[in-house]
Amino acid sequence: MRIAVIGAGYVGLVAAACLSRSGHEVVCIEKDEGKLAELQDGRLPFYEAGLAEIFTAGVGKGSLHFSSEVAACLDAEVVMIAVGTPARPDGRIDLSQIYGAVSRIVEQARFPQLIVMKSTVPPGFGENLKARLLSRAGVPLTYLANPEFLREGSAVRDWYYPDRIVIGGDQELAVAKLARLYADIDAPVVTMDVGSAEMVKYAANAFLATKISFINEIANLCELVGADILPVARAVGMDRRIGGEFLQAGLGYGGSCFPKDTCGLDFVSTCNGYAFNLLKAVIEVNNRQRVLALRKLRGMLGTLHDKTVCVLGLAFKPGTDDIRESPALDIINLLLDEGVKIRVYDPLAMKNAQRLLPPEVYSASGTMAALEGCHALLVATAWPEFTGLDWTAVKELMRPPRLVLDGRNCLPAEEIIKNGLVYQGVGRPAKPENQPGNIILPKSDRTPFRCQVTRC
Ligand SMILES: NC(=O)c1ccc[n+]([C@@H]2O[C@H](COP(=O)([O-])OP(=O)(O)OC[C@H]3O[C@@H](n4cnc5c(N)ncnc54)[C@H](O)[C@@H]3O)[C@@H](O)[C@H]2O)c1
Ligand SMILES: O=c1ccn([C@@H]2O[C@H](COP(=O)(O)OP(=O)(O)O[C@H]3O[C@H](CO)[C@@H](O)[C@H](O)[C@H]3O)[C@@H](O)[C@H]2O)c(=O)[nH]1
Repeated sequence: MRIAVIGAGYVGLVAAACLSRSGHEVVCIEKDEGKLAELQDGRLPFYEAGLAEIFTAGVGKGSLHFSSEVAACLDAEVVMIAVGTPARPDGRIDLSQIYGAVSRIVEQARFPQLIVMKSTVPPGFGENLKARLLSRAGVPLTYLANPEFLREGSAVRDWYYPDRIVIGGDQELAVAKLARLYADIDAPVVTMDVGSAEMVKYAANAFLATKISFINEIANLCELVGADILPVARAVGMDRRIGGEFLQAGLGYGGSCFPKDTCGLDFVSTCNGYAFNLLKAVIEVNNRQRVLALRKLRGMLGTLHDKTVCVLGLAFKPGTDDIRESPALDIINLLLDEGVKIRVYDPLAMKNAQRLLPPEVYSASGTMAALEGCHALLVATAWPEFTGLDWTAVKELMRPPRLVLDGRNCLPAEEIIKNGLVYQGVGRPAKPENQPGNIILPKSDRTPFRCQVTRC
């Protein structure tokens, strides 16, 4: 099939490359000149495991092309929209990239096409787009919702092994045609109306975010009662009705999806006169989790002013160079406000982070270099290379009190303590000889947080 994909981001580029590997003729349209130049030069604009090989093969055999012109998709049977839908500061979803792309298609369409929405859009949006924009085209354009569930870091794997493929649409033939596009993927295809498909995407992300905030609440309580979140989460997750995934306590969720999609769904609820209280609490708990890390550092270091803190891990999760809504960056900004000197390192995300971090943040060339002279270490991303550090060497490099705040519960606590450092995880029991004690939030930090999605 001839396929066009609009937007060469994490979703669009993975879709384009994988579809070209499945034997389709794919053109990927990207309006960002810098990204396009890289792609046309045979380079990927971001890191994603396994993507480079598929991309290079597609370009090599001539089935994967790149263009800046929406006109390049005119002879495609299927046009997939995979442009960004970031959040505005008030949580509202910014749909301007979609309108930009779809308006051009409507203006230029010459023969009937399937318009497939892979971007995450609010429930109700597709029907609206059909009625107000697609109907203006001179030829029939059939709209299908086809939300994407891949995760960054495992996007290629997730493309080939999804739990399900969701297609929303009211025209059977069109739905069947899109389902055929995924014929080589062994996953159930679930069909429904457009609005329901749009809701599946938000509901799935909101539920996963809820699991994370829930386990973070339990972790915070564990600290207060002296329980350990690791066996607690493991045993709770062994109940098949609950499931063991997304029960890792830590600094809270980040990334380009959960923060914006939870706030987006909350906004949709409010617009419909419904107070989605559970979701509001999920967002609030997530925001508070970052502040808790700051309070722990303050509680353990005495005063933060003039202290040096090493932050290891800047990406919003391991396996990606994406720093959008990264908890690490939020915490760094909170620490800078308190006069802390910061040294950072991330195996993949240094270049992206340097574009956002203020110049006073020291970017180290490696883990050990970042640790030099630091009073405290905060591990904000669970990169495997941080877990196997030589803790004797770390102790030599750091200055007292040599606090290790394990924001992802990914470090060997016993070994760290044995080497004479002070260890504190999230929801881990406080050992009197090693810990300065648990931190109880003062009233001022228990007030509700607003939606803080500002850097999408
Ligand atoms: N990132 C993920 O893991 C993920 C997973 C599932 C769903 N989603 C959803 O998919 C959508 C895309 O996410 P992403 O992370 O790939 O976004 P992204 O910001 O990485 O990429 C979007 C790309 O679209 C390009 N673009 C915008 N308007 C264009 C136009 N008119 N013509 C050509 N190119 C255009 C942008 O320049 C950008 O490169 C969002 O709605 C997101 O919520 C993302
Ligand atoms: O137990 C957990 C699991 C995840 N996280 C954090 O949650 C965030 C998101 O992680 P993950 O879901 O793995 O990454 P994303 O690439 O953002 O993927 C999510 O968002 C995508 C965009 O909508 C969806 O397609 C995916 O299904 C959904 O998992 C990261 O900051 C993680 O550190 C936790 O704190 N604890």
